[in-house]
Amino acid sequence: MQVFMLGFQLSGVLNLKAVHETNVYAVTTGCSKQRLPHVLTVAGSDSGAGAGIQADLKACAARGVYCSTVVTAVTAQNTVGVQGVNIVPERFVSEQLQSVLSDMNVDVVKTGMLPTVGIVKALYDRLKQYPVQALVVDPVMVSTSGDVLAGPSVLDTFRDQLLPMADIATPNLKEASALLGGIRLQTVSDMRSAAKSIHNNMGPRNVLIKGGDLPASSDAVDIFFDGVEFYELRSSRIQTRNSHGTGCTLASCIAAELAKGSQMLPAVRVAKHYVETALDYSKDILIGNGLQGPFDHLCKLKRNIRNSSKPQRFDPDDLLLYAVTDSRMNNKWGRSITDSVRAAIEGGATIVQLREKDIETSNFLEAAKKSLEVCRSHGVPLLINDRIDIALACDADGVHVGQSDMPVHVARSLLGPEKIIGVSCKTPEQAHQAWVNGADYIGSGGVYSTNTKANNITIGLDGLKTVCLASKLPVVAIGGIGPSNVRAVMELGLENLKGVAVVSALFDRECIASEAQNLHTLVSETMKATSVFHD
Ligand SMILES: Nc1ncnc2c1ncn2[C@@H]1O[C@H](COP(=O)(O)OP(=O)(O)OP(=O)(O)O)[C@@H](O)[C@H]1O
Ligand SMILES: Cc1ncc(CO)c(N)n1
Ligand SMILES: [Mg+2]
Repeated sequence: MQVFMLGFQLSGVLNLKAVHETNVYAVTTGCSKQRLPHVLTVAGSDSGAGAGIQADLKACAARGVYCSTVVTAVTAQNTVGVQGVNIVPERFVSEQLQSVLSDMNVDVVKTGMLPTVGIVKALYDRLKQYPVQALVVDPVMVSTSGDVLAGPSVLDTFRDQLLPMADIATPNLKEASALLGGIRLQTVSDMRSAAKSIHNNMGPRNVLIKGGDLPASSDAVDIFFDGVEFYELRSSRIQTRNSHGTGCTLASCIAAELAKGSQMLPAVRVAKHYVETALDYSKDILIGNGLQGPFDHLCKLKRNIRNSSKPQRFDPDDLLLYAVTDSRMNNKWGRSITDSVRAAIEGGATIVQLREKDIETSNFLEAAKKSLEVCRSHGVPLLINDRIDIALACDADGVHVGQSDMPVHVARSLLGPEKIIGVSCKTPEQAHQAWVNGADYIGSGGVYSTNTKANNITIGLDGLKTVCLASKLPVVAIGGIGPSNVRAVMELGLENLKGVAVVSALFDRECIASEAQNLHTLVSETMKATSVFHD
């Protein structure tokens, strides 16, 4: 489309602005260049990075859209409030706008904090000079902490110049009230009237009144009005203090969807759903001491949060009672993988490995995702046996590999430095190699003979002791271990022997949870007794 229009411009007007020159290059060289959808945000910087320019950048990145930034003000801000505001001179806002709009093929402009009349006018002039596909106006005036970000003096210019150009305006309750001369907005019905008045009197093509601050509302209700129909957009209200920057994020996400080619109502719906999801992901994160925390736009943090008392990186003490699943046993007892994992954890398993040899990949991935939810909610790490692809796909905490599986150093380069990698070792040489290659722990056995693994060589307690003494890594003992022999294993009293891994003793039993509870007690009591003995 762009290239076609360019052809028209070349032959017709020959009045090329710099904005088209990149395309001239693409056409004349025959290169096929790919463009990312592009949102330009014209907004203030929030030093706490929950709202403003920083929220816009993160929201666009999360939505797969390029975001350029024209800074209108720099605020000193945190989770308590706004401590200071330094306004960028309007000439310099205009210069930034010129730089970006003249060169960078902006699809959609989104505005946030526009603190002075001069800045609003500068923006208006540049948008006349460089029209874009869509303009999203978030009329930021007051932060949720109650601090003024743009005074009443800008209201007239907003109404007269910016809003008539806007494809959508997204005021929150206070801002809608200010635009309408201070009327009270307390109900959904008030929000409808406000949306209509703003639409009819100020000219934006669409209006979204955000109800994040609607008193006594169990849902988060927004009203969308396109000039004909009203739409009541509802989502669940997430119980969280981490909602600083929801407005900026919502508007940026709308802009991002429009830049990708979406119609307005679907763009708004997607944006609202995105905000709800991000709030839900971030409801328990703790950043700052104030009343309003930021949230995680990339929805990553929660997935990495384990039990807050444990470090995120591998903790060798997690090896204490290591549950390894087995589908044949689950089938025999008519249990799903997830139910078995839950029962093991409820009984006291401290780390879980999914070891599924006869399962289709798609089913394995589904089971892994579900098990991961259970593990995360209990702060227990989940590892995947052998299948690096499954571990990556579900973002498990790591993998356990055998001597003939993926080499440890390759697994490490695929999984990155944070994930846990364990490796099975029968000899001191293998233990040494595991350490050299960047493993986090080793599993050593079979200590006793076992039916779980065909043709497995048994190394006995002596073999285990030899490996432990040679290993620089923590060790978990495996192979035929259960309540009758677990004491003997832990009584070896070796410093780096951190626990036992069990399969049949948990999953080939009627009540997984009570077996786990019993084993947990036996291992920890034996460890305590032997360490007292050593002291
Ligand atoms: N606790 C919540 N749970 C779910 N959605 C919420 C919650 N709080 C706000 N929202 C939604 O977030 C969007 C932004 O609304 P809000 O009224 O908070 O804007 P705002 O006051 O401009 O935001 P801010 O000033 O914090 O950037 C709306 O879609 C609103 O419904
Ligand atoms: C810079 C800036 N823009 C917008 C808001 C509104 O949340 C804020 N708090 N700070
Ligand atoms: Mg709010």
